[in-house]
Amino acid sequence: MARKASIIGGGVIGGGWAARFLLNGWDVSVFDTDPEAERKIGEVIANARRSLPALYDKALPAEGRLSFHTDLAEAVSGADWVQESVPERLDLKHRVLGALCEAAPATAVIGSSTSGFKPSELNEKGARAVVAHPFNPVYLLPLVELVGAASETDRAAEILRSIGMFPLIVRKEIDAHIADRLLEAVWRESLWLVKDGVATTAEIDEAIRMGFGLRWAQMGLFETYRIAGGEAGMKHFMAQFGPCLQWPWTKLMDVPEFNDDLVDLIAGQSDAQSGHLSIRELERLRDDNLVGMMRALRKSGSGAGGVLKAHEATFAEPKGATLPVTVERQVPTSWTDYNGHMNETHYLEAGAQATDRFMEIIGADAAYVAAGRSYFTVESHVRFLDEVKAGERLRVTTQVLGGEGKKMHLFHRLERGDGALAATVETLLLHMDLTARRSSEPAPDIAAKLAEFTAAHAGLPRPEGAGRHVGQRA
Ligand SMILES: NC(=O)C1=CN([C@@H]2O[C@H](COP(=O)(O)OP(=O)(O)OC[C@H]3O[C@@H](n4cnc5c(N)ncnc54)[C@H](O)[C@@H]3O)[C@@H](O)[C@H]2O)C=CC1
Ligand SMILES: C[N+](C)(C)CC(=O)CC(=O)[O-]
Repeated sequence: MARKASIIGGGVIGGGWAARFLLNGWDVSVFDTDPEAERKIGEVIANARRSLPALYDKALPAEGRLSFHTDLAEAVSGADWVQESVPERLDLKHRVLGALCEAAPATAVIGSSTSGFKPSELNEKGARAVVAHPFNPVYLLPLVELVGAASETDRAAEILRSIGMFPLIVRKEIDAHIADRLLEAVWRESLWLVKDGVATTAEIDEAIRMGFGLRWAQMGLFETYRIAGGEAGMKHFMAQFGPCLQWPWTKLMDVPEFNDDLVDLIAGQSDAQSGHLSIRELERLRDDNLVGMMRALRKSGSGAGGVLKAHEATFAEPKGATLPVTVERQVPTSWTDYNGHMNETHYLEAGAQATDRFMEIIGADAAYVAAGRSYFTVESHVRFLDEVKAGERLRVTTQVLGGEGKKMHLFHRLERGDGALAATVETLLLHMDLTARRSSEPAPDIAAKLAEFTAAHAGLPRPEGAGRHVGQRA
């Protein structure tokens, strides 16, 4: 049975939590006092559906069920996790947390999305919440700062990992936890720069995104500065830049007066900078960029890329009735082109992923390759039979047409979620010795496993389209 998350307050952050749980197979119930909440959450979930699955090379679990409630007790009934995401006002948090702690099962984790309150403040009227502070968009960014009693945060951390998040346990409670203290420093300094007429909102954004913003996603602050110290590393970096702290470069000791003039100045410049796009369009642009960056990080396993790989490793392997299912995934937007469908290169990429998976199935896995043996593709034939759109499911089955000696002859069928055959990829591989860079016989256990498949598939009908050449009439 699916686990259940209750989202109390379904605005920017609550909507993101709803999407994160739902797309990871949890049932989600929402309680929000805003009559527009269902529509707004629907738009957030639509954005999540087009981006979150694109992070993975395997399909996420089937979505859970989403329900909306006007009664708080009904919403939290049977919940395993209750996440409070109402506006950042302590009196409101006390009232809502008090009510939901009374109504929720004693076994449920109670998380608060608060950006700045400490658990001791949240719980001073008898609630039992932990801080579970996420980052926008919650459905894509893995970080959740967890603050509270170790017995609760350990339990919460395990659940968050299971939905692809990265719990960072904040060991000592402090206003605004770790990340928001850093963000507030940058935010406060930026407000000064605009107020003093040094820079516009657009210029500050360029300063971030053309330079250090790119560095931070993959190495953070300290690792980046260690490299900036040259071969002598951090000690040299500190000796060189330590004295600047005394000059000082910053005005952080002070806060600009937060009045209507400042709000109008910042909001006016922000409208001039980005007002040509709606918030939903900006969200989609942000999400597509985040997906591209996070997929790039998967390759090295750096930062959020490592979290994706670890999460994907927990997904169940798909099974087929007669043929092995070698790929089951959703098509990322980045695989589509100017014609509004999956670009031809990615049909071959899906076929190559199927070959990699089949190699793993017969034992020619990462360890086998690291030990110096592998298969190389020597010929492929792709038939493009139907269009595939972004977000659609793609399922690849693999039939062995031959597997004697050094040769492995595979036939992949690429099927869309609706069962239509979108393509076939027929491919011939040769077993290789990676040291000699020459073809060689596979290890006996690999040969034996391949022979098993070859014998089992020999009894199946030869696939339609196998052995075709380019331009051949049907
Ligand atoms: N917006 C952001 O970038 C981030 C916000 N947070 C935190 O998340 C929490 C929520 O912030 P946002 O989602 O930005 O606010 P929001 O204003 O977008 O959403 C708040 C939602 O709570 C609902 N609400 C108000 N009173 C309620 C009640 N008594 N019961 C149920 N629902 C109620 C509102 O109708 C609204 O839909 C805050 O604690 C904030 O500090 C955390 C991380 C990032
Ligand atoms: C501005 N903010 C304090 C609400 C930001 C956060 O809490 C985290 C985020 O997503 O940047």
